[in-house]
Amino acid sequence: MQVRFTKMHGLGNDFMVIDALSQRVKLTPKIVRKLSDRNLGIGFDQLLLVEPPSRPDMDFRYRIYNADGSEVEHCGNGARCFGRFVRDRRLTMKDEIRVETARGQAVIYLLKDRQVDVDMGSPELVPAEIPFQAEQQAVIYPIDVDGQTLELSAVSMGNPHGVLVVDDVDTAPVETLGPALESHPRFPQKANIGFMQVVSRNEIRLRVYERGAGETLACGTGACAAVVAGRLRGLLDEDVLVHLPGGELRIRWAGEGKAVRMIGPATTVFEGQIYL
Ligand SMILES: N[C@H](CCC[C@H](N)C(=O)O)C(=O)O
Repeated sequence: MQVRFTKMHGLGNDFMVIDALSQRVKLTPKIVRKLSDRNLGIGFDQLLLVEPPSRPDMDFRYRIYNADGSEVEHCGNGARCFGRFVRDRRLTMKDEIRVETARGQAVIYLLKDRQVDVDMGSPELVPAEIPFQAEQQAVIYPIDVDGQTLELSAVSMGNPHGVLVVDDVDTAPVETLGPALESHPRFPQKANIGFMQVVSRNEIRLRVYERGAGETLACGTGACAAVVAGRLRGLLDEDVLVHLPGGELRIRWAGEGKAVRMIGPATTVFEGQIYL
């Protein structure tokens, strides 16, 4: 099966984007893993599949697969690239695009300066809904890992996140604590792990060890989860500039029950085709 695709990235978090409206695509975890291989395949953090919506109030549905072949619920950088992809290829002429994901929806606004603004929905904090194992909901959960007890926040943006506050992201033990917490038994569906350094009440530095992909240059849902955790801890104000290794995102969250907004770039790198 020959498949046309577009390679894109959001601050270096890179994607293979496939239009499954005009071509039939049959993906298995094994095929996704082969395609994500940076030596033997195309290479990406996630694969995004553009499909017709299953609901009349939505413009599209998009499915997200991690490099390890797992299908996931949401992707923030992917949503921006998705919006740019469907607009630039004239699959829609709208600048406000409603897209259905595995766990909800997002509204994507294409801005005049080529930035993309996404309504990421409101965060989920109830442990059972994240999911995260805890006796009761809290802002900070003590968690034992690698022989130490850490203070973790747990947030879902449709996908599960754990967030730690660190003094310096450059020296944070992402390579060791990232995988240990990603697969911690208290996260029954695993989790994305954010390491957040608070620079001021309106600025953080962040590194994210992503579920199913490892550390990425940027993580959109991770930036949202970090700002939510920082606000709940009383460390951040509503409007936060998030510095990730791949660049900056602007995240705004007015508080519990409100949606998180994310603004950032979406870049097309090349078009290609491949035989699956
Ligand atoms: N690894 C994530 C999915 C991709 C999220 C990330 N690339 C973003 O921009 O939000 C997960 O397993 O939930």
